[in-house]
Amino acid sequence: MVCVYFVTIIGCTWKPRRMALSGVHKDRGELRIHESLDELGTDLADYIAELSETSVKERGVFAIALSGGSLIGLMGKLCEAPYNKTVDWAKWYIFWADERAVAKNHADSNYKLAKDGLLSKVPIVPSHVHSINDSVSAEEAADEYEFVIRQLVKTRTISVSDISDCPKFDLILLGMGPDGHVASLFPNHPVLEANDEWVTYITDSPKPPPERITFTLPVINSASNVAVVVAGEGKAEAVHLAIDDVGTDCPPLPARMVQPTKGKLVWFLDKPAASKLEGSQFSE
Ligand SMILES: O=C(O)[C@H](O)[C@@H](O)[C@H](O)[C@H](O)COP(=O)(O)O
Repeated sequence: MVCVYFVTIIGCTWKPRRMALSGVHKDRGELRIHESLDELGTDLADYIAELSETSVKERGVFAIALSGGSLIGLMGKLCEAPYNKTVDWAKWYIFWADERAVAKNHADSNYKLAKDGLLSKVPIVPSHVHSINDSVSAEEAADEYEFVIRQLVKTRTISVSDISDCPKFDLILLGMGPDGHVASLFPNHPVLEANDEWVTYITDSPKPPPERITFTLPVINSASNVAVVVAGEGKAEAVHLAIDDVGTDCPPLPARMVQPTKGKLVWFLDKPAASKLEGSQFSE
């Protein structure tokens, strides 16, 4: 069946990109809306592979931060041909934008999710995988994690922002919850105002488990590239509130506060997640 799309998003210019709709939304980055999760996964794998290649060419390494949730499954194509052979995995340094303060072998661990779904399937150098210390409190784990990142900034394994003293990750990958949270930055939570630390912690996450560590907004917004990967109708309202011009009556969702200062923001959406974007109508 031939699918026909009619899309008019105020402030956006749309151009076809493979089977996807792609456009740039004023101030809110590039939108890539995919017809299926399979296409989204292919585009995401292409995007990550391209950024890895550029970064390895320019800096000799690729410093990438992951999140938890459905993101890891959506990155699955990286474990398959051609990416499993063409990506320079030995140059990857892996971090987590957020992690749950649980044991590494716990079902809730973002490290375990990424290890099982991605890291164990490609030739990553084990010493390049920087997971949190799971044998201390969330507060101590956040401090230690920031210390590790500071050492790697000193050696420029992670680049540094020229406008803040923050680390400049080559890529930070985020999911988004139906409440608009990204990493472990939840709506109306004081953690949104954390400006002094690079990594902080919470003990009252509304999404279990309660204890987590998270990159702060200044770190996310200092990255060279940030991708927010969102699928499913249950996220459509949050996508609308995070991207469309919705006024300033309510405090912005955490996802709306993702605004890389000099870096590039890309939204990877499926059609159901994009269904409430203003002015967009899809018909088949
Ligand atoms: O540790 C976490 O809980 C995640 O990092 C979190 O930020 C996740 O990315 C979103 O909740 C979206 O998760 P889903 O894609 O599974 O809905």
